[in-house]
Amino acid sequence: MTTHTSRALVVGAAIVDDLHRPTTLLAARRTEPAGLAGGWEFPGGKVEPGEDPVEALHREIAEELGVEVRLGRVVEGPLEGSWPLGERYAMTVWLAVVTSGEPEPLEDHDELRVLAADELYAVPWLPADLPVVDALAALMR
Ligand SMILES: Nc1nc2c([nH]c(=O)n2[C@H]2C[C@H](O)[C@@H](COP(=O)(O)OP(=O)(O)OP(=O)(O)O)O2)c(=O)[nH]1
Repeated sequence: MTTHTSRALVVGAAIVDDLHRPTTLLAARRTEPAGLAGGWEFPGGKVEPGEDPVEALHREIAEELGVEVRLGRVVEGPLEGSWPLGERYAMTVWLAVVTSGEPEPLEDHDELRVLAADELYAVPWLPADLPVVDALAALMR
């Protein structure tokens, strides 16, 4: 059996307009690697050894988008709150709002889109992200 602890942890931000009543979601288009390029995802990345997951997320968001965020609640997935990404990774996703700066695709992405609730599926999400988008869609209803 594959367990949560056998997977490397990835952290992601569901950047919304309002932590309590979200009506929009930021999606980012990956540039690498070739197999994932062009797919849309949650900004974020791998937690480094010894790094706190929340600190890792703030670091990744600053590097990738050049902004500071405030985190809200975790978008609960099926693996101890996280979401499976294939066999090797599990991703914990937090709701987040931007508190400083304007998101730009500085690193790892070449385009950002702010999707309204009725456009959540307008971009080709990485396949593993679709269940997370479903959970966010339910939150926005
Ligand atoms: N960041 C992120 N990664 C995702 C998502 N969905 C998904 O399948 N992945 C996959 C892609 C990668 O295989 C893995 C996360 O790696 P990453 O490439 O974002 O991590 P990183 O920025 O720390 O990368 P690196 O330093 O190792 O290059 O999870 C998502 O929504 N956000």
